[in-house]
Amino acid sequence: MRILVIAGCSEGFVMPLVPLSWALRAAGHEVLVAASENMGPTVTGAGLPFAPTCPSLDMPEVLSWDREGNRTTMPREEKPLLEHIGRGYGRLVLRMRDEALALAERWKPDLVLTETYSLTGPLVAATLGIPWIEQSIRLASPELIKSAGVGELAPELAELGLTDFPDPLLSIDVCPPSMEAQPKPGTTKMRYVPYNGRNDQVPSWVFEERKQPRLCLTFGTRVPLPNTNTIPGGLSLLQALSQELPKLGFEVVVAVSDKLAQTLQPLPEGVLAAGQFPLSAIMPACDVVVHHGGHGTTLTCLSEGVPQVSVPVIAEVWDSARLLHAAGAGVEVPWEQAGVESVLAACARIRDDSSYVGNARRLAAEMATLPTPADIVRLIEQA
Ligand SMILES: Cc1cn([C@H]2C[C@H](O)[C@@H](COP(=O)(O)OP(=O)(O)O)O2)c(=O)[nH]c1=O
Repeated sequence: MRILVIAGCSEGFVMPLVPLSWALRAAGHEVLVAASENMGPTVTGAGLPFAPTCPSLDMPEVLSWDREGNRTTMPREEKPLLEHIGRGYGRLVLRMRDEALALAERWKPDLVLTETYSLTGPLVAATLGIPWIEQSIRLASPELIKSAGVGELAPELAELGLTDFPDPLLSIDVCPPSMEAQPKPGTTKMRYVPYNGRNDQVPSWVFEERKQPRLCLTFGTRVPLPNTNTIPGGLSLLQALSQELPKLGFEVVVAVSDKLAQTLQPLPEGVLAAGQFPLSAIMPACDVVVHHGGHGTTLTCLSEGVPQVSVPVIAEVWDSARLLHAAGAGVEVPWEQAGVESVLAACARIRDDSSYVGNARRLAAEMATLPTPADIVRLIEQA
């Protein structure tokens, strides 16, 4: 089969699709990954072939303008905020649609693989009349986001004589069943195999016995960017935490882009290293993670059995952070309460209560029993 993987415009949307893409390739299928131009190095760095769907862009920019080119305002309440994000995912399709369709018409895929909110995938599949597969890349994917995205695309769907996208051939979900209040009907579970980017060399301290507990601090690939105008405070909180966390008695590793790591200098004694380290490579050498609630980060830490302090910056991940907190595998510090003191208190709670690590390890063991991407390939072949 020829499978066109259609992804979004930042690492968080692309990297979680890599393990299934590779499983499809390893089973002998042809895979081509299409995403915005800035994702080229991420895709090719994962050893997969890449084709651009649009020039480089980022989600905050897409979110900032409506279809008519008017500046949008970001709501504060959760429900309108989720709808605002969903409409942004709808408008992302308008940037990608033409090139993605032209590519698909030339490459002639048998199947489209995409993640829940990358709606360019189902639009291309519906236009060409081919099946598509949806892989969830989150613990929870609020339905409101998707329905708002579909609503934003009403004119494009109407051109196809549709009011909604055709159902996917397969809907893959990665949330451990015991974390869900209710099973999601019509979904197939898959083990979340983390892929966190290219790794030139695993640092030697990962293999050494640690002398004191170790904490990893990361805010993902987007939140600490100085130009991320929609997330005020992300960078300053990261800077303050990198100074203060060693005071809790942890050895600290700061996982941020190498460029950002330079701007965090001078780091206090007790910070072992700072730079871009693929999380799954360093998790075996960490006891707790403090992060921004990013879905890839959350699922990576869960799959490695490491308890987490989640400061969920973006409304899209609030539900995931609540699930984590409710499962006792982490502590949620809601964004509006986020500050050095609240995060330090959450870390101390995890340090002093062994139930967090017990629950995190139990969930990792549960995730390890779910069908692997290779098992899912067999299901796709039979569907
Ligand atoms: C900055 C950084 C990111 N990552 C990875 C972890 C996740 O797979 C991914 C971040 O995705 P995610 O957690 O979804 O957050 P965001 O979209 O806000 O970036 O990047 C590392 O592994 N190491 C790092 O040093």
